[in-house]
Amino acid sequence: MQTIIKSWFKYFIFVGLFGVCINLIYLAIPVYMMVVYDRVLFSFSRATLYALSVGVLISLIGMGLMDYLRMLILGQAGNNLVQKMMPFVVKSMQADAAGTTGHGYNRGLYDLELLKDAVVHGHIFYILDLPWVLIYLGILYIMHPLVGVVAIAGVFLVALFQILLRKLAKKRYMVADVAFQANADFAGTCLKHAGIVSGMGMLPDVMETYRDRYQKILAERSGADAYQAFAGAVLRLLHVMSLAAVFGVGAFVFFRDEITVGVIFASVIILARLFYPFERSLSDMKISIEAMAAYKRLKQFVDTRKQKKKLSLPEPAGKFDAQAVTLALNSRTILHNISFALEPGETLGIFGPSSSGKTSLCKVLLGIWPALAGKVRLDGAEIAHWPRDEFGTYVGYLPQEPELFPASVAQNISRLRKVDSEKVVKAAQKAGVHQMILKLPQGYDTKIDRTGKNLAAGQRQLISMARALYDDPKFVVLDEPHTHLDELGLRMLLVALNNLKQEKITTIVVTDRPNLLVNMDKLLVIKEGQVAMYGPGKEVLSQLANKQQPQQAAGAAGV
Ligand SMILES: Nc1ncnc2c1ncn2[C@@H]1O[C@H](COP(=O)(O)OP(=O)(O)OP(=O)(O)O)[C@@H](O)[C@H]1O
Repeated sequence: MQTIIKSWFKYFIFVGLFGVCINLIYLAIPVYMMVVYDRVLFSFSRATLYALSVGVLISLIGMGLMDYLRMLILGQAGNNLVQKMMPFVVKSMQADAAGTTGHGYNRGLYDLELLKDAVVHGHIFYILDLPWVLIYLGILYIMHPLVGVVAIAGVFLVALFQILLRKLAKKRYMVADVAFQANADFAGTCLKHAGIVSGMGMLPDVMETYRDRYQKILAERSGADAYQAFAGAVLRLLHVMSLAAVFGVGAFVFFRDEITVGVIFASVIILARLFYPFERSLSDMKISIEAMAAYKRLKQFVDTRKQKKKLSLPEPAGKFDAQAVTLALNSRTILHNISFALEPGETLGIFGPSSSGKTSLCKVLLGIWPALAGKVRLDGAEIAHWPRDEFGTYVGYLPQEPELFPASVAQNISRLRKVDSEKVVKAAQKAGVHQMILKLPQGYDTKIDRTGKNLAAGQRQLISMARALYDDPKFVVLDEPHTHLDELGLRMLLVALNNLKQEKITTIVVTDRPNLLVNMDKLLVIKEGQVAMYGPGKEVLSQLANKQQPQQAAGAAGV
């Protein structure tokens, strides 16, 4: 993150230089005041007055132009920031969501937008104007020490109040922000489960929860707004008081013949500019606090290190093995020493009681979750050594909950890559779902809506199956592919599994369906994260049958 900010420093320098020019040009106004009120008025030279006025007008137009250019540069800086950061943000959010210990950081893109807006609209660039406060104070002091002291006192009090109140407001804005995010997540979950909410009449309670939480957010925000309003009132009061004091002190030293009228007017003009960064910082208080918090979150969660490109490996044949795989989640060991080996084209059926670790094992086998110990290899190469994207193209995965993306059926099957019709149809045929897709309202062009609910769960599962088989993967993992299927769906699944076998694609299927398990080359039974049985399919099934017979006999005898 810091490296990106550093590479972005050139914009900072340009904006700073424009700031210097703008502030220097601004000094033309006090100079104009001094010359007009101390000289021109007494010389009665209209020509000089016109010339000076035109000169100062041109300078001010130049200043406006520079301000405009400064905003254009800021716009470019913001776009550049987004372009550079976006891939890292998306990658980190995905990694966080897929990982075992996700932080639930789902607002990366929103944070990036916040930061960009703060840059583009110059919200944080008043900081660059702050050094000018010291320069202006110095100029005022040179004009007359007493005027300088009045200005220093005014600025000191304004700065003190602002720092203090900003600190208090920040605390409350941050509490409100965290609560707002939690509430937005809650609302999102309620929308996702809208059927449960309306089906069981939970809406009033959902509303109540939402309203309660929102009241607390509003209380925090109102508190922060009150601090901001108070800081604003103090600023305006001190600003006016400083102006009046400069006029008063100016008149006092004028009597002592130590200052001219022109210098008094010039001092007042400079004093007005002196308060500008404080006014900006106050009006931008909320957005700058939020942008700073967004920056901190991005720094914490987004990994901007360039990954060393891994060496490409030859296309695998599909030999797959797991050796003493152990997995821990939240310091709890979920899988213990799981081992098996598959030759290219072999099929493995995994089954076991609920929560025994089958889905977790699938995730480790696919490299989604890293194993605590042990090795998982595809064609002899550890999966961690494969370039991730390349590995993905050789792999097919049907997760337990088959989620589709809001895109067409064809785009979903082609894994959101550019649609290759031939490959899409081939994958659908392999999965045995081509005919089912043709019967959809727009066939392969049918759009999946945001929730994916315009298709039945079984249809989603079958389309996910076609996605897993897209582009001839060498190794396929199917996690409970039968869950949402009816009799017809199950027949399609059997066709798909048969096709995989014919094409010698190494396949792992998590299932408890005997008609699916019976054709597997090997079977692995997991209990409490450990291998309970493993071996050729027929052997494991007959061992199981032998074990169950005495139990059934005992059961029948009422033992
Ligand atoms: N992200 C996670 N963080 C912490 N623990 C988890 C996580 N995912 C799963 N677990 C735990 O790991 C254990 C195994 O879960 P897993 O989903 O792998 O079992 P399973 O055999 O696939 O279950 P089922 O057949 O019900 O789908 C469970 O105790 C579960 O609570």
